[in-house]
Amino acid sequence: MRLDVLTIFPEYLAALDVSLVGKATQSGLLDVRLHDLRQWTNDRHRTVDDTPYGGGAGMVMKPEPWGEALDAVAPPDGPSQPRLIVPTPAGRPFTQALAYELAEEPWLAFACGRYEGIDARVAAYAGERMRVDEVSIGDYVLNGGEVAVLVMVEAVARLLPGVIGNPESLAEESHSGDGLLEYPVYTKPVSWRGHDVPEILLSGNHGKIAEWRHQQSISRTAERRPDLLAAWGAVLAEDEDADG
Ligand SMILES: COc1cc(COC(=O)c2cn[nH]c2)cc(-c2cccnc2)c1
Repeated sequence: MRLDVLTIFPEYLAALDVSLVGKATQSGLLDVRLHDLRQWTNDRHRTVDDTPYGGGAGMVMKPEPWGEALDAVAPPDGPSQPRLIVPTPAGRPFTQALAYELAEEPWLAFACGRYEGIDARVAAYAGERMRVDEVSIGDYVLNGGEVAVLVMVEAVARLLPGVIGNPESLAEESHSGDGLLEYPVYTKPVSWRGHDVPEILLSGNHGKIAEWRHQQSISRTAERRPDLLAAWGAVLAEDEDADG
């Protein structure tokens, strides 16, 4: 997979060279290219922002540098186009399902917005030749899209075959298995500062352990994410109807 990141703070993305993503890059599974948007400015101050039409606080990222950057990174007459991801509070939710979908893409490009955002015509222009997704990693406001890109790239890269050591561990994760939150995990020592590992996990009875873990997932989900449980309940009801 080729990954391009367009940003005015390329150094923010240095973290991509560490750990999982770093290994994937070294092994050739990932081809990560960072681009400083200011490379495509033409004035002495390398300006990337200006005041918003219609008034309002803050500044907006100018369209011209973005248009030239996109044309340089993904030439309009090129053999293929990337899928462009724009992290923004106004985006569709980034979910494990979307991470799996993005992991199938041969080429992703991420546009890191700063200030109050990017002139809306940039997404419209890019949309003339590539798929554009405005995506939110959560309901809060960051100063820029860079950390959101780090989140999304890690979530996607670890799904690529060969990137994560133990593929089985992917199946049991929260948000990727049965739609419930993951159960609590324990390791040695069996007793630690007055806290003991639940007996059932020491029993060797794998059926009962699986049942206990499932119950833990359900109670955790009910307590922390009732929204997921509602969705899960609906799926269960559907299955029961289907089973008659
Ligand atoms: C592209 O347009 C953007 C991008 C970002 C950075 O991303 C996030 O904050 C984010 C991504 N998932 N969840 C939050 C922030 C703003 C922004 C800033 C201040 C006021 N209003 C909007 C605009």
